[in-house]
Amino acid sequence: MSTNSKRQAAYEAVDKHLNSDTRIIGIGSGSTVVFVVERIVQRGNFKKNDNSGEKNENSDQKLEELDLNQCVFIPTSFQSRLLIINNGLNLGEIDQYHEIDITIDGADEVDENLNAIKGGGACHLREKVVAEISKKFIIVADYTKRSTVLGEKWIKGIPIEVIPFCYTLVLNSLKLLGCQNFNLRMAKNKAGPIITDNGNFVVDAYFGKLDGQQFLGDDNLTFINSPSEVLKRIKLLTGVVEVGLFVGMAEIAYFGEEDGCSVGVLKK
Ligand SMILES: O=C[C@H](O)[C@H](O)[C@H](O)COP(=O)(O)O
Repeated sequence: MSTNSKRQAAYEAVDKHLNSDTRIIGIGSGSTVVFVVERIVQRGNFKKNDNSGEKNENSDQKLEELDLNQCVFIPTSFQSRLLIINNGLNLGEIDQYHEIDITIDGADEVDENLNAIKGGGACHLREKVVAEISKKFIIVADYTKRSTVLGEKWIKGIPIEVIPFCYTLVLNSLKLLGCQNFNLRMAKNKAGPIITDNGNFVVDAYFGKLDGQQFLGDDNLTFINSPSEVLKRIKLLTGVVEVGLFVGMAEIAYFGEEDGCSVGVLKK
């Protein structure tokens, strides 16, 4: 994983999809999205110093200037809210808009059908709300996130946001679904579980590779472990608020390659 790979993917997405007509922009969460905002500011009509020290591959291209005073940026987390504010961009709130022009976000793993696992940073609830009302939902990531089937690379488990007092119920229900490997996500530098921006807990549940094979539950009932089926099963559990499986939502993904210069594209 490299910073340059993330930066290249982010720059490519901004350069390909943001133009002078783009107005309402969703800003995802995580380390890759930092470069999305960096590029937006570079292309904007108010200039901040670019401290990246990196030469951008696209810097010679003639790109339309973005009129940032006319744009509103919708955050998907406290982190992305700060990113928007600290870069002097106009902050909007999710509930002010019923439609967003475009959202660019990171991912923890993306399969060949553009399904994604998200929530490594516990932001997947707001990320999903913003993605769902976006006309275009675009993923940016480095090459390590690209896989054939979900669960091949991200083996920490599918992030599940749960209501705090329901977490033991959810853990038991996951066991009944046949999941053998699940954990309440614990905080670092704080005793106890992590608390999401929405005041909830996160459980990470690994269902193996989501390759469409039969999955046997503890109750001897089987189901097909495709991303959509696993999403439905988990979402139906009492106490679950949102699942970090984004099925059929992204229309294109940019992956910064290992060389730190080239960018792979996956689209529908
Ligand atoms: O909850 C966090 C988000 O889903 C992130 O977009 C995801 O974890 C990817 O983050 P990063 O760009 O740091 O790999």
